[in-house]
Amino acid sequence: MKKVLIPTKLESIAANTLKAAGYEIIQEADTPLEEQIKQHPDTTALIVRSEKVTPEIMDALLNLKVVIRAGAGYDNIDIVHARKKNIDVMNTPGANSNAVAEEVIAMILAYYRHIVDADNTTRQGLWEKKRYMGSELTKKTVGIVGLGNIGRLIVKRLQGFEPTLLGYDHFLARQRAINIGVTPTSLEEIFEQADIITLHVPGGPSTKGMVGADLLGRMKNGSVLINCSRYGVVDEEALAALKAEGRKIAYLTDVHPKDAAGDKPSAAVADLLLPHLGANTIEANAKAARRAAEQMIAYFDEGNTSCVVNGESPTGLNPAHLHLTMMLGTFARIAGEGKPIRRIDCTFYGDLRTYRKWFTPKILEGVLPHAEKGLMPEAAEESLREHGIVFKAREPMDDKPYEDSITLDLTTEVDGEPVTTSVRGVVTEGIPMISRINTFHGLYSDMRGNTLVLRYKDRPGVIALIGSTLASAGINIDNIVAPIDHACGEAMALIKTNKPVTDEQVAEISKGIDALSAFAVSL
Ligand SMILES: NC(=O)C1=CN([C@@H]2O[C@H](COP(=O)(O)OP(=O)(O)OC[C@H]3O[C@@H](n4cnc5c(N)ncnc54)[C@H](O)[C@@H]3O)[C@@H](O)[C@H]2O)C=CC1
Ligand SMILES: O=C(O)C(=O)COP(=O)(O)O
Repeated sequence: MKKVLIPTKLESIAANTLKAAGYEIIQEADTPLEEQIKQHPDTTALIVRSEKVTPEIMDALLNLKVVIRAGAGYDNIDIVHARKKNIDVMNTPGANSNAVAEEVIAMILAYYRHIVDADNTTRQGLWEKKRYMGSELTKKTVGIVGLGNIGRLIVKRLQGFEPTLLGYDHFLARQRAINIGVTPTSLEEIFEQADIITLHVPGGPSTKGMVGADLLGRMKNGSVLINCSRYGVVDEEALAALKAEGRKIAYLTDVHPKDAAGDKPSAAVADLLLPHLGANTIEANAKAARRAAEQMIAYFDEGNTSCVVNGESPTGLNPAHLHLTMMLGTFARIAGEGKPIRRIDCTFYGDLRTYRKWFTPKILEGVLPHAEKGLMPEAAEESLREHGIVFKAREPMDDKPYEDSITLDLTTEVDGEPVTTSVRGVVTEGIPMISRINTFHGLYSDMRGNTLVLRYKDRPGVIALIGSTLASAGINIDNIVAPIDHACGEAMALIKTNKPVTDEQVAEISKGIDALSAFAVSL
């Protein structure tokens, strides 16, 4: 019998559903998880809310197969360690979104109408009507940062207030944002224009300090910032400094470094401070509990992993496209001659746009071969940032007939000037192909194996020269494509060879044909 530990306050439907399905359930909300695992080292599965699931806990539970976060954010679970131990981690997406969306509206109205203070002073026998002049939410400009389950519901729930809605989500295509009902807007513009800004991005390294001095400094006097996402997304020290200068920014927050009684670091800077109440409704608790139980049964009975958040890639994404991305990154890095990389812009066309975040670890692997491998998307993004690389997943243009293809533009710095190498690739019959390098289209060359790449002024006899130099080095040519860019009169040859071409051989061939650029890649 599989033993499930539920060390949290979760509606009994989870325990009851699992018991009825033949699971052994231990539910105990008042004892720390660290203590409970000592009594139940044979635990197969955990269902948690915000309780921390550390590497030590996972290491102690030798039978642990799955951890389900009954909720949205899973930054309390070390998902990388879980993957190393082959433990799947799931959340219950959307189960508590409505509770948070309603909390946000409650916070805005409570702040605008001074509900908390007015209740307190009226109880004390005071009559502070003049002091509590309020504001109205109706027709305000609201900026929503993070348009996932919660952000989208906020759009719906706000409708009756006739707002102007601005939205930002760096993984969402422009058209999708418009369909959701917001005007896609840059973060900077949101912070400059909105009366109310509400944050709904995940926590963790990729969003730490995301709302810092620069964005905060752009906020209008009298505007409101709401943080129901995670502690750390807002740089509260920067906010405190602005407030100390007399800037009128209201800060309403629900999130803290630790979910426990005691001093709160945000107390001095916050105008409304709640004890992580976002998901705390009877309805959300029941929904998350039921989902957690159903997902666990589907996981063990049917192998359903659709809600796993620490898998190598989501179901539906062809691993060949991940491999292609790594190859494009490698190719562009070598074409960029190993110069310091400053930025990478990618476009994922066709169905690939849905999975765009999952390509980030592969881009990292291609452009920085010595960086840590096997990172989750958010951590890979953070790693690129730490290496001083600006990474952007661009908006695909729907009118381009590129089907499921990937464009990667890698910008290096050469003598202080930006130089961009642009490559595009596709997967055909399972084979990763490079289809374009800069202005040379129609390449369709298999990226696997050894490729010699040469750019030169187009003229007769060049391929023969290359062939004879390779032959004298004992290297056989397996395949050649050599399209011409008629606009500049240059040709680019991609020559597949049976052996890697050494740097010396590349230099010799380059000199022999007076190449404009030359490099060799082995993948
Ligand atoms: N206060 C509370 O009680 C609760 C807080 N939360 C927090 O809210 C977060 C969001 O929850 P959901 O909407 O359910 O998650 P979700 O995963 O559906 O949506 C998150 C959205 O943020 C976007 N995003 C990620 N990084 C971004 C970045 N750097 N810039 C812009 N957009 C970015 C994603 O593309 C995604 O669309 C959770 O991760 C959790 O931390 C969630 C539930 C309750
Ligand atoms: O679902 C989330 O991300 C939350 O923050 C809710 O946390 P909780 O389940 O109330 O501890």
